[in-house]
Amino acid sequence: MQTAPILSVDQLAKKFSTSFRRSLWYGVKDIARDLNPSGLRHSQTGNDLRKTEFWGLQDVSFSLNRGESLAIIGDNGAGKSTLLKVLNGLIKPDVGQVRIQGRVGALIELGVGLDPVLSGRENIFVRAALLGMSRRQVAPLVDQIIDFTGLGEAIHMPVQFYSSGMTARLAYAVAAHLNPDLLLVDEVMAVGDLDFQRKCIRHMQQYLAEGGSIILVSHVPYHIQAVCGRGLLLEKGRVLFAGTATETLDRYFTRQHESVTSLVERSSTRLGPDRPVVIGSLTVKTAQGTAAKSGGDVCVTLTCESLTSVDNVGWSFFIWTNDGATCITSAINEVPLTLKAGRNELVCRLPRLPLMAGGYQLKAAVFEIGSMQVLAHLGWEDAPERLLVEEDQVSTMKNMQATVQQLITLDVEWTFAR
Ligand SMILES: Nc1ncnc2c1ncn2[C@@H]1O[C@H](COP(=O)(O)OP(=O)(O)OP(=O)(O)O)[C@@H](O)[C@H]1O
Repeated sequence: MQTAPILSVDQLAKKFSTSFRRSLWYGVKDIARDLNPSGLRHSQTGNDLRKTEFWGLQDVSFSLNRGESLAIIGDNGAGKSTLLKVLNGLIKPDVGQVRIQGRVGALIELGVGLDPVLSGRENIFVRAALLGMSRRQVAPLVDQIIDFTGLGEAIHMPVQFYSSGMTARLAYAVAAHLNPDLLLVDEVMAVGDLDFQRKCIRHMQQYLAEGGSIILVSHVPYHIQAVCGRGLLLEKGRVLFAGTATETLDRYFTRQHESVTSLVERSSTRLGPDRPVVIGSLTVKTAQGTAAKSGGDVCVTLTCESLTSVDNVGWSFFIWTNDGATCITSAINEVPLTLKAGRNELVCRLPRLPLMAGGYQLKAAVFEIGSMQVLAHLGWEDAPERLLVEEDQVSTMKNMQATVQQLITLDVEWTFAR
């Protein structure tokens, strides 16, 4: 039997004005129109833009079933927070409909929904009351919530004296533990320290496994990959792409990468006295040449051209997050190799690729051991290579732990130059 989705969003649109004064005036007119729709004959409908207005969201439709998780991805200003606020009923859409079956827990803007003069503990009861829960219903959950915050004695302090990380801890714990059917989480979670972020990720995974539903806004690929099955890419308020979380992240970063490559031309690949070694390619594939799978046995292969024979050569490669923000892992071969004049192939086998499915950036360097002088590099001043790791159902869950912790140690087997 097909159950109704927990959330369905139909052709949602929200407009904003760049002029504060006009937005107030439009607000008054909109209220008048809503009160008396037939009275204002010449008033515009919600579908039209008035002077200084623009679409913050436009034509957004999707649905979410119980137990599903959706990542909302996009550049700054794409409309992600606006969408969450509309879903949480904090702002009213101009067009379209939102239907939610059940209770919503939301962590949207830091401090929203918390009373600054009340203590953390008192806020738990207030929030529960606002969600329609009685004191008796909330009492058994309070210790659990306080324990999750990790705030200790600070739970008795007024929230106005909390740091942003402490506020995020309280807000998440409250939103997540008052039995929500749908959890909306904006990236305010990112202001918490790494330990807290990991705790939230583990909580979300468990909550999903128990049948909860999540919408997560984040710029952190690991958070998205660890939590979300599906993704929605927003651009200028519109849905540009919808697919699995991995496909959506890849689509997002491919677009960013394209714009970077169009700006930064690959450095000249011509060999010459000032460039005695040039890297041709850097790939991560199986021994059979097929795409890398999460947890699979793969080879990192670097090809390079050398003008002459060069002794005492080492090489290293680096795997970065798809946004180029964090180097996740690297490996360095310091056993001296000899490059022959012409084409060389350097291979490193990784018996178990400890990366979750998704996109990554690859960088490499070839250097002279001893002086550590870099002979050639790839991806530092020019565009990095891209690596797309495919999902492997069996190994994904095992790898998740490693990737949430961000820094990964590689098992490596270096192969000499061919
Ligand atoms: N109350 C408002 N009045 C006017 N414009 C607004 C208002 N709220 C949001 N906007 C505009 O709507 C657009 C979408 O904003 P939103 O905060 O939803 O983006 P976002 O995708 O969450 O961005 P970020 O990644 O920076 O958090 C932006 O152009 C923003 O300036």
